[in-house]
Amino acid sequence: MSITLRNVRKDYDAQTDVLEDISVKVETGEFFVIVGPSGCGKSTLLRMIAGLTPITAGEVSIDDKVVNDLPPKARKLTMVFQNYALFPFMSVWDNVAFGLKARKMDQSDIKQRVDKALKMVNLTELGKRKPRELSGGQRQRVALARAVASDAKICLMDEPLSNLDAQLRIKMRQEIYALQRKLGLTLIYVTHDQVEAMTMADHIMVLNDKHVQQIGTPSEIYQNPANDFVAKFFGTPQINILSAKRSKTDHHVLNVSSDLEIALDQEVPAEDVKIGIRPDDMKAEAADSIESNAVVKNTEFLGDETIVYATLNSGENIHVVVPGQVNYRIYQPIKVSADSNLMFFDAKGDRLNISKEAYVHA
Ligand SMILES: Nc1ncnc2c1ncn2[C@@H]1O[C@H](COP(=O)(O)OP(=O)(O)OP(=O)(O)O)[C@@H](O)[C@H]1O
Repeated sequence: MSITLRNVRKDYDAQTDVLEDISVKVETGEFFVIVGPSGCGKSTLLRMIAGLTPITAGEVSIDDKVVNDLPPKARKLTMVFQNYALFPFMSVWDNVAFGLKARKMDQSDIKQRVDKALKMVNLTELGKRKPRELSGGQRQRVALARAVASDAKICLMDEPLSNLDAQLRIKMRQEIYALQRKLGLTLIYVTHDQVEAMTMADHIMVLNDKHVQQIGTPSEIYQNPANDFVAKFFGTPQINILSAKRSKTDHHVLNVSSDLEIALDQEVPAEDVKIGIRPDDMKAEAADSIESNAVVKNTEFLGDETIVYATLNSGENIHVVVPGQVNYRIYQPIKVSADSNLMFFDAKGDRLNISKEAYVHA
């Protein structure tokens, strides 16, 4: 089942819009991830799709049928929340069966579905336990089993892994992904974790400042960010964004600082430009003070690579990922350079249409 939002808006009170003009189509069987910083309206959007929060304007459709006025139950979807929402005094089995009993489903049908769902999440042995007798990951799987048992074709998940430790998150991520594929669910998954978004999504929607910033596949979002916000949101360590000015004498040249100059074979379309360079697309090498254009501030050795934090002579901070281990001293002069994958943004942060082939050197 597909989900379509058309110009959806939400305000909780007359003065403040939380979301404006949200339009997107989530296709049947798609793993669709919504990401954005805290408070940008991710949960609000999910709750509007579920019917738990009314929309202020616009249209929500499921399989091309407008559902604005349908109550949550009639939308035939399931939700998995961050806090699992299990009933503490019920067994695992009864927790999974609860929604089906509420729908007055036939006893034997309920048994079959609950047993199958528990098997799918590897919890068959623990059906009699109470939620407090389970680990965090097991509780999370009960919540998942509930979604599986319901047989709904749409599942909405709101930060379902945020309470788990790093190792368990990775394992559960794989389990959710496998379940989604196996059941052909249309899954909308809210997270503020860029790694979760990158590893699981067919498509990602980036939300910020009330608006959709970009919708695309993980590689589109990473390689072709629509603006500097999206560029900064994905990638660790974060992309470098440097301010540059178009040369007054030659409109094909951008000056990042007196030492870093980029020549383009097309005219720079704006006077003030921001340049995005991912830290692993840069090079850093030791240099004497005449050749150098930066000094080292700090280094972090991560095992297979080192992050070099430096300050350009122009005063801007920059970080560069270099392979292996380097032993730079603090204040050591270095020469940093970049010759591939530069991204250009205007002063507002919107991507400028300058092709990757256009620049000659940096
Ligand atoms: N019931 C409500 N009444 C008034 N304002 C609300 C209500 N629920 C949420 N908000 C506000 O709407 C904005 C969006 O909240 P929402 O919970 O959707 O954000 P989020 O992106 O899910 O955040 P987080 O990642 O921190 O969970 C916030 O500024 C929040 O304070």
